[in-house]
Amino acid sequence: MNAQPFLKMDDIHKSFGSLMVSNGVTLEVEQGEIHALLGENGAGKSVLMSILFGILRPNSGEITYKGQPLHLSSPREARRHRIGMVHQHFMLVPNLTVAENYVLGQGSPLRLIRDMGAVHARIRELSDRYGLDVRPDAVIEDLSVGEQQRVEILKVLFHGVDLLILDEPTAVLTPQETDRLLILMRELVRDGKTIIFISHKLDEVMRVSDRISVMRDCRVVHTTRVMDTDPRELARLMVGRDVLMELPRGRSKPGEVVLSVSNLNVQSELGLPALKNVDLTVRRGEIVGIAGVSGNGQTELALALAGLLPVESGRIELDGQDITGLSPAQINARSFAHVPEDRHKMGILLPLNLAENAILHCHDAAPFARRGMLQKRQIIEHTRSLIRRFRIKTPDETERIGNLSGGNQQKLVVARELARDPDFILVSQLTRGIDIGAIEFILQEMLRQRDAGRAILLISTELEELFAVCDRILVMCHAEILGEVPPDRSRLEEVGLMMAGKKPAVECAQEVATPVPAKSSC
Ligand SMILES: Nc1ncnc2c1ncn2[C@@H]1O[C@H](COP(=O)(O)OP(=O)(O)OP(=O)(O)O)[C@@H](O)[C@H]1O
Repeated sequence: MNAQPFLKMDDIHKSFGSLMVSNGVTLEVEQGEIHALLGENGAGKSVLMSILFGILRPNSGEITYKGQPLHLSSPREARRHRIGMVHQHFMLVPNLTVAENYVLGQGSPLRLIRDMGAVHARIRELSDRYGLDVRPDAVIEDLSVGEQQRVEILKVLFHGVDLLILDEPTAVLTPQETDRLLILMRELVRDGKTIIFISHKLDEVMRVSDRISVMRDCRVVHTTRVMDTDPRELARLMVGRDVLMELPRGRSKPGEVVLSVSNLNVQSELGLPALKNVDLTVRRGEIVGIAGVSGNGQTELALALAGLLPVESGRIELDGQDITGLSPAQINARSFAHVPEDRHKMGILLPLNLAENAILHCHDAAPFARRGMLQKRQIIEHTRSLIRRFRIKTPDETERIGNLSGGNQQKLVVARELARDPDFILVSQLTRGIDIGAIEFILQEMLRQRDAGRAILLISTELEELFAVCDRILVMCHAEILGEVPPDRSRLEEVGLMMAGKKPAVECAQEVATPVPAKSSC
């Protein structure tokens, strides 16, 4: 190792008003390593990386990069130093194409229009090389969350980097996509690049990293080589206690059908078939999982159930009543809770504070409103109880939710929806961005909700999450439900392969014999 590290962030302090969010952080990163940064939600990882990428300025502290002091006042300057960042929340302009996003702000529009052919060719070349499956002419808002994430990663590669910051890049990827990304990361390191990798997924961190730093309470508390540690120790360092790696759970006792979907056909916003003849039921007291590579109809399934996407044909029943074609407001008025896939688009209103977000669906009804007047005391008490119960890291309920860390925003959405005491809970990507201690708590909460008789449909690209709590797992592929698999870990690889559409025809036919009839094209 060199005497001088490639990057040194030394005694970095940063506060927002009286809230200290970086409390003397020191981080050293060597050239050509993958350095993982771990920590609980709100530990200060994104803030530290925002400082390194020139988005935030520290109150004090020094950064040395490639042997020189680094003073950044904007991301543009960071990019000039070949520092690139893929953010936790996408930074793409939704109504522009991939290529347009890549050249945005890169110089004279006329020259760019002339060079667009070369830009497209470069995007295709990088996409092919790394297997990212990104089309340069695709419009961002037409892409699934997983696809947008791949666009973000390719964007940084497109601009060229020496130091690449990946802030939870795998949060929206499937196991296969994650494997591909981890291989890509190793390839980039072989090309001489250095990577700082933020993730809550300890298995990935153990697989790909060279060294790991753990943040706690806004400072780095431990740095270790990967070979000198294990997931249990890392979890303890992060959370400050032992975390259950396997959740204890009893058998489900399914009751009557709460949600029934029959022969559902839905088109995507592009007018392509997004759901083909989907049949499923969710009973009281069970958790049904939907596994699938993102972009195979799961998003449309959730949107159609919530009334956010028109149904072409088929029927959706909730508690025995037809809710097909009802508006989102009408569905919301039923016993239907929804934790959406994209919390920023549908889960919360970023400029509003926690208390306002905590009553988004019920601000005009008792106990939060009476005779048209908001009941401030009830709203505050309710929000404070959600904050306490879900251990949401925030100064108080008056904080703007946009200022919370990603994981803490997600906790508020989950807390709010569960507090509605619904019959049916639709959850997409439940644990996205949530730290290992909070995942343990939230999954246990799902099991408690199940045991209290709720019917839960859990859509996830996280197989671990599905296997931890589901009673049945349906696998989606090409807009159809391919089959059903019990939550038996010995079937994990099989599900992964089905998700990737790699299921051999003969096995697929066997799967039809399992409880849910397959409608697969296999
Ligand atoms: N602009 C801001 N104004 C006020 N507080 C902020 C702002 N940005 C971040 N914070 C606070 O800084 C703290 C650290 O947030 P940060 O996003 O760095 O956490 P994190 O470790 O990345 O968490 P997560 O794993 O949930 O993404 C949090 O308490 C957050 O609420």
